[in-house]
Amino acid sequence: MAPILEIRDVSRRFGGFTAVDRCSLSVEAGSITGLIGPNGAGKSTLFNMVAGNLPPSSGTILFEGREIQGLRPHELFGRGLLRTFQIAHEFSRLSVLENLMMVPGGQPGENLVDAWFRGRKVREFEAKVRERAEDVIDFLKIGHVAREPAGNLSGGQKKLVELGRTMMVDAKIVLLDEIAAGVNRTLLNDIAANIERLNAERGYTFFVIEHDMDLIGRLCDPVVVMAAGEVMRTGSLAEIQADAAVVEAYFGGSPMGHATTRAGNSA
Ligand SMILES: Nc1ncnc2c1ncn2[C@@H]1O[C@H](COP(=O)(O)OP(=O)(O)OP(=O)(O)O)[C@@H](O)[C@H]1O
Repeated sequence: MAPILEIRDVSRRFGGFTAVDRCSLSVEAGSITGLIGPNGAGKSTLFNMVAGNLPPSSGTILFEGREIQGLRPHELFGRGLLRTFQIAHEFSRLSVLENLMMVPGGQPGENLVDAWFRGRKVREFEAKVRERAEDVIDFLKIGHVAREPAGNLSGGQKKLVELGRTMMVDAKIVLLDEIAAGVNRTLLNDIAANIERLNAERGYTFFVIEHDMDLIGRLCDPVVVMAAGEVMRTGSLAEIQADAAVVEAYFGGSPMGHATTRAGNSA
């Protein structure tokens, strides 16, 4: 497998503090790669740089072999590199279906001239977007909430909709940042099953920050461990759990096998 994403020697400084320190890692196409590490390890900062929310201080980020560091999120979005994003407050009154339909950029209807003079094109485009949103709803099996205002959904259902939004464009790699946080076990199972299906059936690659070791164990191989801004180890979860240095850095020496929920917070 070729790497779809390559992070080479990437650093990010905030004033005199180095949050990410010459990190290098690869995410293989077709993998579900996990990123774990104690609080403050630099995981979110690294994600922010990959997703275009924060420019690196130095280093190179390659997506499908092309440099992307410094590109804006919408430019990456267009290439199929997406990060799930929360449903904006102003969209909470819109239904789940409408929220999905808001995703694709550059809709003809956004432009008034288009809307007035090319009404047919707009209607055709909207019909296609609606069809796709309905497919997404079917795939995720969330038909029972399709007409509910998004603001009425539970935290876990919102995460499913956020995942669904990545399906409105043809995502190649999706960055997931702590999807398990605050989600009940039943819905978490649904979310995990959908991630597995998107990976197996639609070829999505996932890069996942997660504190929930059960979820990491179920989904991720390989797992990258970060500590103090650096990549410390990459391997299967079993290999990582057997690594005394990782256990010490991450868990302060306590056994890792039983770390089921938000282990990083207790580090
Ligand atoms: N904008 C910023 N300005 C200054 N320091 C920052 C900024 N963003 C992050 N940091 C610092 O960088 C370090 C890494 O933070 P980051 O959020 O990337 O860690 P993390 O591994 O994602 O932690 P967590 O698991 O708690 O989310 C922390 O010490 C944090 O305080």
